[in-house]
Amino acid sequence: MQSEATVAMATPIPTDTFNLGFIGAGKMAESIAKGVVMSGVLPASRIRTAVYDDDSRGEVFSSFGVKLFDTNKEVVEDSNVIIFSVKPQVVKDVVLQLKPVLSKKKLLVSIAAGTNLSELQEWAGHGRFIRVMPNTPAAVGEAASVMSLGKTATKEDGELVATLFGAIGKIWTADEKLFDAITGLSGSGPAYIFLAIDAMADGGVAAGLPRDLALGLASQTVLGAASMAIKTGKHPGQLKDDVASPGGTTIAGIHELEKGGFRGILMNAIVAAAKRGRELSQN
Ligand SMILES: NC(=O)C1=CN([C@@H]2O[C@H](COP(=O)(O)OP(=O)(O)OC[C@H]3O[C@@H](n4cnc5c(N)ncnc54)[C@H](O)[C@@H]3O)[C@@H](O)[C@H]2O)C=CC1
Ligand SMILES: O=C(O)[C@@H]1CCC=N1
Repeated sequence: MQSEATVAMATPIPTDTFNLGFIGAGKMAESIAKGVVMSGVLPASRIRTAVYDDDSRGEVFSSFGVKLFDTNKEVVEDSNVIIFSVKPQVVKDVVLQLKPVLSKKKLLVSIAAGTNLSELQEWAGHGRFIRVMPNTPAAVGEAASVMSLGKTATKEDGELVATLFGAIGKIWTADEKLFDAITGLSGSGPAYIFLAIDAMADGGVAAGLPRDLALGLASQTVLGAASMAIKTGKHPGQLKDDVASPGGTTIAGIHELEKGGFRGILMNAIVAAAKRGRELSQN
């Protein structure tokens, strides 16, 4: 069966004529901005944002060279691509307030969960909009992002966004109807894995390991397992079988996980997060 998502193509960015603006200087904007700068695809001097209600956010961005403006309007006016990175509950007001300066010359991007392209396009007054669902591992160049193009976003616009988000991890294109499920899986997913790392480290401590060693082993084990799943292309069930010796330690651990409903719990978490995304889009 053909996948509904495809890995997107990237294109070089003309850095001397290009500025990237963030509306909403929060955690996700910080992860993307840091990842973009670290990748070398765009220098920090080409990134702009404005601080809304918390000066410490400005310090975070200026500490790595991002240019700070006093208002969102100035950010838009000085940027070619604008990423709306405010919470879903405020994105409508923010886009509507900026509508007079959101000309079709600006490529608009939204990363807000549960906010549909049809609404974003209506609020902005044009369809040169791209919806992206990234995740916080962007900050270390390991994001999983998905994009969907708005009505009048061009192939070149898609390639530009693929370059930006491809520089901070992997990016796929997918039909917008998949976005709530994507949000539940990869958007929210890092939090589930951080819980797992924390819990695995606790288990190590409970079994007698010092905390630092337990946390290091738990984190590296998750990284190594993810890397194996990607690089070998083997089914995770096969990789699991390769770890579990007959009558050994692993199968004893897996037995406990299965008794606790580990897989069902993870599936439920993703379905619940996807449902919440759908609810947000209906508000
Ligand atoms: N945190 C995550 O892992 C991910 C978040 N997202 C999406 O990214 C968006 C931002 O999320 P976070 O960065 O986690 O939230 P956040 O709360 O850290 O950032 C939002 C920022 O927007 C600022 N803000 C509020 N009203 C504003 C206004 N009128 N003008 C300018 N700035 C304003 C706030 O002061 C805050 O700094 C949300 O829509 C979320 O759905 C998407 C993928 C992953
Ligand atoms: O929790 C949230 O609503 C956002 C969207 C995906 C990750 N964080």
